[in-house]
Amino acid sequence: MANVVAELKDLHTYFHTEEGVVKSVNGVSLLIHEGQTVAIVGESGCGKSVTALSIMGLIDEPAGQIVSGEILFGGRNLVKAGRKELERIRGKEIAMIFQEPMSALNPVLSIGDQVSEALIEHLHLSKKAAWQKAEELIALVGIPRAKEILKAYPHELSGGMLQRVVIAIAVSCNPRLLIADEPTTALDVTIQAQILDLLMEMKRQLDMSILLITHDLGVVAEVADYVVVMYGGKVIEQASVLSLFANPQHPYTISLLKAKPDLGQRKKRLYAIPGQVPNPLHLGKACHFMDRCAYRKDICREGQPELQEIGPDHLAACWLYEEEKTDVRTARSG
Ligand SMILES: Nc1ncnc2c1ncn2[C@@H]1O[C@H](COP(=O)(O)OP(=O)(O)OP(=O)(O)O)[C@@H](O)[C@H]1O
Repeated sequence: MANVVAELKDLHTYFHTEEGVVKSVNGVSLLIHEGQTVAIVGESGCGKSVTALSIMGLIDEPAGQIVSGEILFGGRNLVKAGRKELERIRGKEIAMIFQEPMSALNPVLSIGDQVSEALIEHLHLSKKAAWQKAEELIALVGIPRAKEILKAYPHELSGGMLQRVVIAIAVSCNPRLLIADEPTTALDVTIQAQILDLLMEMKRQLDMSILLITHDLGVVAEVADYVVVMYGGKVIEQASVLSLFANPQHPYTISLLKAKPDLGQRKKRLYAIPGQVPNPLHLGKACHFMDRCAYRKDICREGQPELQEIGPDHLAACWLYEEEKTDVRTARSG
């Protein structure tokens, strides 16, 4: 097994609001290995982005806070790192790309100035050397006429081109981990596949790991090695992409897969998971998926089931499997 690049251990990130405490990330543990693409999936509001922002040290303080847990990266616990150290790591060792390329770019700075910025700051290149490197990077991400593009401003480029620029900036310092939060969602469908291909090509060429955040299981099937399914701020299932798609275990994952549109298959109506994601302001004692679950039983009211191994490197947190464990124990003692 390849080396671990990043590890989250029981991460809790909360926001203190006037309405109360929003438990956005409520005990997330995960591993990202070298060269691996790990996808975090789940519906809107289940804590995917807040997990990513926690790793980047970009949680809005003081309202938002990592209240407990560890983020281990390069031998350090980033939860304990100071602002200066996080600034050094961000953009250099860990880079992030967002859904909206326009919001990641400064409208009044040229593309060249923006691509060279991290090179000057983190690699201490001169402005001239940074512009030269920026030209190479623009060509690397597949934008023709790189020299001209460096002089252009964001409003002169299409969404797909802008996302390529953002990727060029993200990979400019050769990060070990690239976090991509819904990197294709805001783009035209015809461009989405190209941007995903580019990300995978960059990963291969630059030997990075990728943490991909998406609600699109089609994207996951295409690019991920390992999948982490989140629900209500927790990981409810995790497995290799093959195992997860072939053998989903948690009722929520099964519903997500059922709700996935299949290309080429004409369904009259797409299946939608009934009910709504739990409100992280009011997370009760019962399993957070209980109200929407076709398999619910009385025991689901009793609390949150723990993640447990249900196959080789395949974990799920569901009372269905906790009960099996109990049955085995009862059988043994009897
Ligand atoms: N700054 C904030 N203040 C208060 N609550 C927040 C804040 N940021 C996120 N939340 C809440 O935390 C929960 C998780 O949000 P998060 O953005 O991580 O979800 P997500 O799974 O990434 O969904 P999406 O795909 O819509 O971004 C949501 O209920 C959200 O409203």
